Amino acid sequence: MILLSDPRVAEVPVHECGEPLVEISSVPAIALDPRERDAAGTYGRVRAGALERLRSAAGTLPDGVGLLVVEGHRSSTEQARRFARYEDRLRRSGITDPVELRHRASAFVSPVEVAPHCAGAALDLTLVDAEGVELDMGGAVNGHRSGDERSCPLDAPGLSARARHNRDLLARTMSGAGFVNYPTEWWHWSYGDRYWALITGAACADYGPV
Ligand SMILES: C[C@@H](N)C(=O)N[C@H](C)C(=O)O
Repeated sequence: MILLSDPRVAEVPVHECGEPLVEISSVPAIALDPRERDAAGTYGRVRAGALERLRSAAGTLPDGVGLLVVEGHRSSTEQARRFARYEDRLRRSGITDPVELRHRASAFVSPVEVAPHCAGAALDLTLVDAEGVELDMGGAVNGHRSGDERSCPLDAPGLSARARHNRDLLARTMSGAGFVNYPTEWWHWSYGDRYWALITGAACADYGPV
């Protein structure tokens, strides 16, 4: 498994294409959840090309199932704050080696310089039914925050058949539209950033930090 702290991610060149960040709410078929809302509304935006792919992904879901986005773009300041906070949490649990700290932290928060959310390329999202109720995914979005790290990997063992079915549906839907998953987090998908380029074999990333 390649983590975001892997030096190969930072080595991927970025040929910034200049696409704007656009409002996810401009696509009525995609729901936006306010739990990560920030004052500037950054969380509700993503690159135009990524939103187009998300729109097409939503169109392939079975009737009565939709996408619920929890977070899109994130500022570099906020990313750095979250990374430092998570490293602190790990430090308090007894990890002191800086290399180990960075490696372990990057399982759940990206180092700022390669962060897919800061490039407007990443979406934290889940599936909902026709009433907007979240489907059983076998664990919450950002479940690591409440200490449930076991259920976070896309391929976490021990899920119920229903949760496995729902994760597989999300994975087929997002992969089919060109996104790649961060394997430690079933809810995190990105398109066009450095991690995406490394995993897909693209020569460069289209989106750098914005
Ligand atoms: C913490 C989670 N919501 C998240 O965004 N994780 C990835 C790895 C990130 O920080 O880019």
